[in-house]
Amino acid sequence: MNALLDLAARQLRADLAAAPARTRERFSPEGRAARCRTIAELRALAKRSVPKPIFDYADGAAWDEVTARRNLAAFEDVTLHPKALTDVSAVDLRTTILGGEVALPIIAAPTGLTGLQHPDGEVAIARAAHRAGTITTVSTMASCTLEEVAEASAGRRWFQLYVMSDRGLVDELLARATDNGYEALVLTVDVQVAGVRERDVRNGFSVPPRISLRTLAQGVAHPRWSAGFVANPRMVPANLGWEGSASATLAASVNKAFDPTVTWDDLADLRSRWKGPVIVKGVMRADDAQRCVEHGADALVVSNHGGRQLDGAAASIEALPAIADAVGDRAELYLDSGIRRGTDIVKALALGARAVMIGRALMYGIGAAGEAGARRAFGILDAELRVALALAGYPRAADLGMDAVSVR
Ligand SMILES: Cc1cc2nc3c(=O)[nH]c(=O)nc-3n(C[C@H](O)[C@H](O)[C@H](O)COP(=O)(O)O)c2cc1C
Ligand SMILES: CCCCCCC(=O)C(=O)O
Repeated sequence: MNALLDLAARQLRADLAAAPARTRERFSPEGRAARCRTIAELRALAKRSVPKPIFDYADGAAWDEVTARRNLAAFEDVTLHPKALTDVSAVDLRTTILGGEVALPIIAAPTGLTGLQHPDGEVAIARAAHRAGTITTVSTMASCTLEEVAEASAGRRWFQLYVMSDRGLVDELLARATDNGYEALVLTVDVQVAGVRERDVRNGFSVPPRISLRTLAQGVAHPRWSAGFVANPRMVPANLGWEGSASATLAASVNKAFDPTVTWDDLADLRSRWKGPVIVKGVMRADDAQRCVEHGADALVVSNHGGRQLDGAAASIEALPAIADAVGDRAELYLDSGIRRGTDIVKALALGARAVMIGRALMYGIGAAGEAGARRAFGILDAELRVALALAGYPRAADLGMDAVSVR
């Protein structure tokens, strides 16, 4: 009896000694992110973790945000036709992207100013993507330099280009991307001018951030975020020489720097100068998709930029079937805008995408907990996709086809 009491007392003492560390772990960003079961929960955690203007920049979209909502709702109009009596004991998510294998059909989309969510920014996303066995895409507007990302992660990486009026800067970016092992060029074609994001306008979102009483109050309300920001302020895009520039709205800076005269001739020019694969991102029409292929594009991203540009545009998933039909096997197709669930990925693959890109899912992840949060976003989608494929009766993601779905 005494021995038992002695054992219980020792266990209790050990539990009490470990309690502070367990509590710290439990309430750390990493601990909280690990307990998120869905992308929606990661979003809620990010919303609590970063100042409102920063969350709104990532979460928000153009004008009435109709297209952003439609991107999510349109997945509900695609219904699945599960196949019966198929052995799904081993689900295989692997596929090939531009000739190289990836562990799952999910690619990190390019996102600008990622370092505002968390100072590790694109480095955190690149590391999480590498760990998940897939590719990261680094934006022209990235908060980390192309060199930092290349040094931090040995994973596959693509460079996303916005064509600037300063073509010397474009040439320099292309040379740096080549020198640092970026294997493909992703040309984004849907930011001819800045979309109007009214949340950003209301919040006075500017680059670099303008310090006011309102922003200071936001900083005080989010001390962990503020500590990260003070230690490593990632205030402007790191690859464009904007350091030290006067604070302005993002839209104004973009409209000053980006070239609105870009046409098919520029695609032809970039195609001839970039030695690796060229991917055109922001294609929403079958005729444009055909024309991209005729201009030598190796792949297209069917995307409306997550509803952040032309509000009122169709959902990407609505545009996909006609584009898949027009392109056939002449180019690879990826889809983004609205991916929040494994079932969304099943639907996109069934309708002709080879992979999906995820933007906000990763932004929520790093806003919630840096690299651990980005890993959690990949982890959630990987796990959901495995169950969805098993239940749909397709043990190999790469085998999904039109017979698996119908569109209402
Ligand atoms: C905060 C944020 C920044 C973005 N920055 C870029 C960018 O610099 N270049 C680009 O091509 N697309 C950019 N996008 C669009 C994404 O690449 C992608 O098309 C979009 O996020 C997909 O929709 P989703 O967020 O619903 O996944 C950005 C998206 C977000 C949310
Ligand atoms: C207001 C236009 C911003 C374009 C650059 C970043 C981006 O693509 C995005 O925020 O979306």
